[in-house]
Amino acid sequence: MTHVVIIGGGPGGYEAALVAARLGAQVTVVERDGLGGSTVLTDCVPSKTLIATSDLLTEVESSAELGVEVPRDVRADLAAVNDRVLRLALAQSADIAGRLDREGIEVVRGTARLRSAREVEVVETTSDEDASGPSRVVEADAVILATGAHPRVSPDALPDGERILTWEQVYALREIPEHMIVVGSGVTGAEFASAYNGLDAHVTLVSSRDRVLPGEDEDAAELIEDVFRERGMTVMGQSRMASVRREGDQVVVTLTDGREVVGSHCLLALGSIPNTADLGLEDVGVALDDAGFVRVDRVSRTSVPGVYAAGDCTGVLMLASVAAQQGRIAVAHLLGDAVHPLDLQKVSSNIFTSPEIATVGLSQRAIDEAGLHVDVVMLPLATNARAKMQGVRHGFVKLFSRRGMGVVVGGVVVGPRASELIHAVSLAVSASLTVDQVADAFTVYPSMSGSVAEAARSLHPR
Ligand SMILES: Cc1cc2nc3c(=O)[nH]c(=O)nc-3n(C[C@H](O)[C@H](O)[C@H](O)COP(=O)(O)OP(=O)(O)OC[C@H]3O[C@@H](n4cnc5c(N)ncnc54)[C@H](O)[C@@H]3O)c2cc1C
Ligand SMILES: NC(=O)c1ccc[n+]([C@@H]2O[C@H](COP(=O)([O-])OP(=O)(O)OC[C@H]3O[C@@H](n4cnc5c(N)ncnc54)[C@H](O)[C@@H]3O)[C@@H](O)[C@H]2O)c1
Repeated sequence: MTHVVIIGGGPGGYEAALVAARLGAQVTVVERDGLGGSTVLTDCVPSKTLIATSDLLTEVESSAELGVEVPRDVRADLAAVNDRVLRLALAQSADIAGRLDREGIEVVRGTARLRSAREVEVVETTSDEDASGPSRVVEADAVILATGAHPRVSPDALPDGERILTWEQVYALREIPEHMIVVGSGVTGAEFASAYNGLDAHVTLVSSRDRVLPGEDEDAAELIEDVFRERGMTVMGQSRMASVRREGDQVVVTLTDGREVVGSHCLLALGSIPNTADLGLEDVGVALDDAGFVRVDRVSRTSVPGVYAAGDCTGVLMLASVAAQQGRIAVAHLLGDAVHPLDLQKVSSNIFTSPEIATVGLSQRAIDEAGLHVDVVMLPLATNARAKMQGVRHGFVKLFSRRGMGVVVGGVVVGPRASELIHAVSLAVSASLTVDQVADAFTVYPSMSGSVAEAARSLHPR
């Protein structure tokens, strides 16, 4: 029986483990902190749970438009919110542990490193945090590295866990911050800025670029920046943080041009560093790129035969869904099952700001870079009957289709629950449907998804 040893119990690791067990392998997962990984314990699940409360408050705020009067001082109890966040994260982690257990997967709580391509050294975790536990070597026929990444900090902006925070530390807050300065306007920064704005904190978003969400669809990024400002957020473009320091109960963020921003708290959202140091990778010959990410091909192979890698430690589109897919592909490849190499042209993702920004398939930038001939339509949600009834003012549906054939190659939806609306576009991209096929499918009247069909109809090839 093939013994697969997986280092890391996030979606890259646990999804690989489940597939490997179902395919008949003996599986060991070594996890340092807890099953579910950062995804479940500190990143994706906690942030989306916090955002659920923020979204509710944002909706309540607009209730007057729908004829409902609510008291002015509706506020979240952040202690209760964060307790719920942590409770749900732990429950999700326990669910995953249960699934692995039912499949007969061995889980070892400890820190692993490679001794060779076929030997994994594990230092087991003990209840005494200061003492290292027993160490042993586990023999493997194949190893999957799924160690994830951790928040990037700067020596001039060191988190103190109280007022200068990484995204992993914010759930210790017991009261809504008076003035949260979010440094970094990538997806993480934008989501937390939106969340704390919704929770009624004053938020300053420090963005080193011209606009927020520099990697995303330009129209979507412009819209969200306008909404942020409209909701009272201070968005500082072209502003690079040089340092952050504590002054009593305040934090002072100094920008590279000497300006200072003073707030009550600062959240650092400066990107991630792969967890690839201290894994013994250099000794075994696993190639890393300049930023320390493991180099992999589309079937998750590293430069060393028998050693695979999945998820954030590879730096390939850092999403939980992609990590899981890379893990499944690695297992299929190493166990000789049918393999479909990773196809990033069909990935859908969502930015959980308010409104949400969901995308799938090719972006405008990818289309321009590839020089593809594509027709584009952008339909504001403001013209949608259901959106009007629900008081939705901001949002749009954008579709990209190949000129001539009309095949849908990508799309962007901005609006409430865009993460759900995008699925119709995702199906179209995945199955290479034409705009006519999308337009032919009935949508409920009135519904927001009517705008997806409407956008497809307007792209009918003539
Ligand atoms: C704030 C935030 C919000 C996000 N929200 C979303 C979202 O909504 N949707 C989405 O798709 N993606 C989201 N992401 C991205 C997503 O969290 C990552 O892509 C995902 O966590 C990657 O999974 P992974 O399995 O590679 O790593 P992880 O989930 O980080 O798991 C890796 C695990 O490996 C363990 N480990 C590391 N080294 C060792 C070792 N030597 N020995 C043993 N164990 C080890 C770690 O303890 C960790 O548990 C978000 C990211 C952030 C920062
Ligand atoms: N909803 C989701 O699916 C979700 C949520 C969060 C993160 N993620 C994923 O995680 C990955 C990382 O995203 P991220 O936003 O954490 O990192 P990122 O690297 O995309 O963004 C970090 C930003 O911080 C800026 N920055 C760095 N140093 C700075 C400084 N000194 N001053 C001001 N700005 C500075 C960078 O210019 C960059 O724009 C992405 O691939 C993203 O898709 C996904």
